[in-house]
Amino acid sequence: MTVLGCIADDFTGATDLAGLLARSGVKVNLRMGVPDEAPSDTAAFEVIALKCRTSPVDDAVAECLAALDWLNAAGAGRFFWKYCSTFDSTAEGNIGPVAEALMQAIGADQTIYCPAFPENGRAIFMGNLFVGEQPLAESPMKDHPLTPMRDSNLVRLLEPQVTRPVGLANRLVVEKGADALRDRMAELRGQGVAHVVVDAVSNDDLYVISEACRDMAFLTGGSAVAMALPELYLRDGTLAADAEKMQPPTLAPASIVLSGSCSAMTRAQVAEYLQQADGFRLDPLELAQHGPQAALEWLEAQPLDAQKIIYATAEPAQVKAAQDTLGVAQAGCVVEDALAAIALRARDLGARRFVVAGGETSGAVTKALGVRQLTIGAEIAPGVPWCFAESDGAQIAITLKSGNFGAETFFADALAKL
Ligand SMILES: Nc1ncnc2c1ncn2[C@@H]1O[C@H](COP(=O)(O)OP(=O)(O)O)[C@@H](O)[C@H]1O
Ligand SMILES: O=C(O)[C@@H](O)C(=O)COP(=O)(O)O
Repeated sequence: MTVLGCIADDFTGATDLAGLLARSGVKVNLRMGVPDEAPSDTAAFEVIALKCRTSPVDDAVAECLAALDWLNAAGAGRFFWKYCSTFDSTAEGNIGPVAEALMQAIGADQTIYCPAFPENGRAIFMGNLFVGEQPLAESPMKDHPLTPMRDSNLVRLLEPQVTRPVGLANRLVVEKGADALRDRMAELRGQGVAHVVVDAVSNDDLYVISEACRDMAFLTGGSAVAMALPELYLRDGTLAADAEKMQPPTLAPASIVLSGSCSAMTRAQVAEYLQQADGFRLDPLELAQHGPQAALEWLEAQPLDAQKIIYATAEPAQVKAAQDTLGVAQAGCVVEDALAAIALRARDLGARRFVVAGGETSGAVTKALGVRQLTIGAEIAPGVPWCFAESDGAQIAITLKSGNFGAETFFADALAKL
């Protein structure tokens, strides 16, 4: 029976959440997109990965409601809406509108918003989100190609996205423990506040939040606020631990790194990996005119076992130049389509180990590979597990790295860990 049904707004976010839930040893199923079939062979934790972070609001809402229907059919009693630990969204959404639509469908009159992820340097204090020591709007997220974050205050960011009042449960409350937080939530509910941003700067804070909110029908946040839920459910007998440990499949060694993320961390990781691997840089303007042919030819000329990376990763000024010419959506699209086609060709050439950087990029690559379900394996860096899947009859390993996660040596670290 499914205890918690989760919906993630992008694919890296979904593996991040599934990986943190799986740390507890419970079984987590990760489905890519809403399954066509009725639920079967379900786990206590079911995660549905969507690619709706930057979709038009109505499309995102419709997709998330379809995911909710599937999770309801799986018997889920509680639900979790996973978005980015840097609250990636636009003034229109999609964090708020999806949350409100899910609340209405579930019959929840209040929920929390907690994207904090202390292990990756995301902390919330007095409603303001920090990335390391920088406020969100001063961090590299201000230059994100699709969702530039220009305000650090989560209450202010959320308000235009929702119709009902937004409030704050601050760190001074969280520090006092679960009862104090429950009291604050009740006080805010009395004032008609449906959306409560909750401060957290450490895993201890997140534990308090999980304890206070564990019985709420609907929670929202980054992966880390859900991390303690399995332990809490195991402790009170809501679910039993899974004895079976997943055995990773034996895979051919050929690998490829594909990067469409332009985050500061990915830029450093690409530069680092280029010191040991051969690389091909994708240029969106070139792709818009001639398609991915040149990259495919380059790939075909590489020895199968060579370390290689194909990347569109670029500095903010280069990204802006491409967007000024092609438009933001089209620049993103040509790169995603190219990396999807390259992934497919790499698989057909024999690659079985895929390292993919970027959330939107991961959605495009995974869809192209026809991957419908992922099994969670070892964690490479906090929030980035290896996953195993079937792609057109072949067993593959794939890791979907969030733009900002992992150490500078992430790509080599990942391949060394298999
Ligand atoms: N050089 C570039 N110019 C413009 N857009 C780019 C470039 N490289 C990648 N992109 C696009 O930027 C977006 C990056 O988003 P994503 O893959 O989610 O990375 P992240 O995880 O860092 O947010 C994708 O749509 C990608 O296609
Ligand atoms: O919560 C997070 O930061 C990640 O799980 C995530 O969603 C990252 O998204 P991308 O940076 O777009 O990969």
